[in-house]
Amino acid sequence: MILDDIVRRTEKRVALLPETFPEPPWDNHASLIKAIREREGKNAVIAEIKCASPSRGIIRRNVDMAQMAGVLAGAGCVALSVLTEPYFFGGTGQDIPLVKSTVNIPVLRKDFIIDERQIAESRALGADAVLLIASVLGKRLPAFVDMAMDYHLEPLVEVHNADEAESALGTQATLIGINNRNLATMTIDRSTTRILSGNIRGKGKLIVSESGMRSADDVREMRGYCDAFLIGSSIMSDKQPGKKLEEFVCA
Ligand SMILES: O=C(O)c1ccccc1NCC(=O)[C@H](O)[C@H](O)COP(=O)(O)O
Repeated sequence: MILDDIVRRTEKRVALLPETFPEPPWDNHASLIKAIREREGKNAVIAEIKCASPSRGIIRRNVDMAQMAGVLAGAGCVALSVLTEPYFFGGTGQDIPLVKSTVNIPVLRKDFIIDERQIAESRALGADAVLLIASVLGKRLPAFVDMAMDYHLEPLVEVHNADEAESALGTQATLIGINNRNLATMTIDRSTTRILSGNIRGKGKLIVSESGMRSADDVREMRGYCDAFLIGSSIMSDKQPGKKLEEFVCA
């Protein structure tokens, strides 16, 4: 299964991490929670800078991260998601400080976090938020949520089924991402957000619908079930990523 391969690769990366990290070189934390809550009139879109993926292979070649970050921020996303996984998604941790120094909207570090040191590393790189995947962390999820918050990082807890949603609700995380992509089969089903959001709504959480938004119609169809969208492939594969993002933001 691809997720197992990704986790195995991640374990090798983590083994090379140092035990401690310095504080980030700046103090310009931006809150993803606040950015979503304060979005008015337009759709809250977290635009993902995603150069490659297991399901699509290469999505966009020769991406200038700083330039892309500027284009997407200018097109009105509430935040940027930066995929830092190197082997399957073509990212690197160093993309975080690069993007963070270009824009003043929140930056989410999107990776496969399995070890406390990756949280400390995320903070040192200057991320504002981190993705924590419920199916990857299992019983360790609440501890990782607390750890992220101790490092002043906002955790976005990703779920794909009712049990994972229940676990996420039992943590301190405010942001719950419902992934429409089944990470075991890579299939996308947007009804995942529709089905799971019912049990999450009204409990003080913000719901982010992740994956599989292709058009303004998709966003219009789904926005009653979530507070924000995480969109990568369809923005990054478009000839004009800024224009494509505007379609989602203004849908
Ligand atoms: O995108 C993949 O192929 C993938 C494969 C295995 C694990 C995770 C994967 N994607 C991570 C994501 O959650 C998406 O990058 C994100 O939600 C954006 O999705 P999309 O708009 O469909 O690119």
